[in-house]
Amino acid sequence: MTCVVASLPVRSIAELNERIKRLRDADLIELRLDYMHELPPVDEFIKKVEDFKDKTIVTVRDVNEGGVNKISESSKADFLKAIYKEGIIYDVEVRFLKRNIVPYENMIVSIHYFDYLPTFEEVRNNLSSYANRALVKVAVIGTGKYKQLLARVLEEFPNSAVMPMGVNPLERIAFSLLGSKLIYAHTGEETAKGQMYYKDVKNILSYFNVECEKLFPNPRL
Ligand SMILES: O=C1C[C@@](O)(C(=O)O)C[C@@H](O)[C@@H]1O
Repeated sequence: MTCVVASLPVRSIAELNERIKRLRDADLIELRLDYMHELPPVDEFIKKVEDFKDKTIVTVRDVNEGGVNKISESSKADFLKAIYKEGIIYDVEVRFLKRNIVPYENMIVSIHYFDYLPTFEEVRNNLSSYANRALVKVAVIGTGKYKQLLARVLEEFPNSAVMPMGVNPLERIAFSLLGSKLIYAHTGEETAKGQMYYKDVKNILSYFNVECEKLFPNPRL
C-alpha cells in the first residue's frame, strides 16, 4: 500500500540529523538536495543520515523537472553512484538516465511534466524500460484529462507512484487509494504545488488502514 514521503528541502547539512529526527513519524523522508547550491561530500552526508538510511530517499531534482538549483550532472552522477553503494534509495529522472549511466535497480525512476499533459503512450514509452526493476513515478500538472492518465499509469505499472501537481491536495489521497505506492507531502514548506502536510496525510490514510510496505522487498542481487 502507500508510503507517506515527507519531502524535506535541504539547504545545508549542518542540522540535517536534527531535522530528520523531527520527522521520525513519516514513513519515508525525501531529502531534496537540489535546494543546496552544491552537493556535500558523500562521507559527510552519510554520517548525517547514517541512523535513518532505511527511510531516506535522496533526490537531486533536475532544474527542468522542478529542481531549485542547477547541480552539475557529473557531480550528481558521482553522488548517486556513491550513495548506491551505501544502500540508500534515490530518485533519478528518466531523462537523466538517458544521459548518464547510474544504477536504477531498486530505485525510484521518475518523470515530471510541468508544461503539458503527455499522452499515455509517451509516459509508457518513457517508463517501460525501468518498470520491472524500479519503482516508476509520474508527476503531472493538473490539466486536461490528468486523472484518467494517472489512473491508467497505475493500471499499467503495478509498482508505481503518481501525483497531480497544482490541484486540490486531497486528490493525492485518492490516488493512494487507487494504488499509488508513494504520496509526497510537505513538512512545512511545499516542494511542489498540491502537497498536504505529511502528518495530515498519515492521519487520513490511517482511517483507511493504509500501511506503508517495504519499497523493495527483494534485496539487490
Ligand atoms: O518528484 C517528486 C514529487 C513532487 O514533485 C510532488 O509533486 O510532490 C515533490 C518532489 O519533491 C518529489 O521529488
